[in-house]
Amino acid sequence: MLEIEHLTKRFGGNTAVNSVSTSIEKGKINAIIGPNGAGKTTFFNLISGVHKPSEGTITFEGRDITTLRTDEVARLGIARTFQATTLFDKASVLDNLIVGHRLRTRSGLIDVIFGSARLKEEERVCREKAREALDFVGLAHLENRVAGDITQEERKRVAFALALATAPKLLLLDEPAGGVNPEETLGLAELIRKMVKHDFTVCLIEHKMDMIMSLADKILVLSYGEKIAEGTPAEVRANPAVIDAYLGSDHADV
Ligand SMILES: Nc1ncnc2c1ncn2[C@@H]1O[C@H](COP(=O)(O)OP(=O)(O)OP(=O)(O)O)[C@@H](O)[C@H]1O
Repeated sequence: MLEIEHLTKRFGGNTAVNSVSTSIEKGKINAIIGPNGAGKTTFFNLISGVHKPSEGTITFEGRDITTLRTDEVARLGIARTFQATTLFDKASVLDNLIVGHRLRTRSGLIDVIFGSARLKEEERVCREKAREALDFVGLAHLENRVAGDITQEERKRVAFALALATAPKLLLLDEPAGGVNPEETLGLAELIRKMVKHDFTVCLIEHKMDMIMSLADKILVLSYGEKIAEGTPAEVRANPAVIDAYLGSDHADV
């Protein structure tokens, strides 16, 4: 579904992603792990158009998307969530979804503001999609709740709904279970499985090893920007390079 060839990103003298080649497989739960600073978020930023690669290519369903902007990538069907879920805390959950949808699929804020005033029909469709997405993530009952009043786990679900409302084919989830308790983590893992059952392809970054090992079909391991291993959870767990990378960092629990 997504083919990555020799992807490299340099920030000055620092190579955050170094000649990584991999693929994200359709209909699967793909995961990216690696110690802090390994280049995971940069990798997502490259795919979603936030950063332009220094070298390499990204091909989505046969189309070269290497230099596309974020809104262009979103319109082609790649959605993402962020480590921190930024919401308009004084607006309702539903309004957050409606505005979020516009921000993800339009090129600028002006377009968002004037677009929403002009195109009523589009707004209606957008509202409907937002409601469907909220229902999918199990938060239909919170539609009118002020976003500032919901829990961290509910914010994570809203982040999923924001991504789903753009009707993506591929979802990039950056630490979907960051900052939530173990029981809530199980609930979020269940929701990720549900996404895949409904034909979404998922790629997630996560530090919670138990979750990744039980959830992922395929894992890519990055360390200092380089791919050091790739395979099933069992293959990755048994790989000496992975064990070394984790023992040399704060995360010795792979
Ligand atoms: N916009 C940027 N400008 C300069 N350097 C950056 C930028 N973004 C990331 N980096 C650097 O690139 C490297 C990889 O960072 P990145 O955030 O991608 O790692 P990560 O694996 O997501 O880490 P974490 O698990 O801590 O979130 C780090 O050395 C970081 O300082």
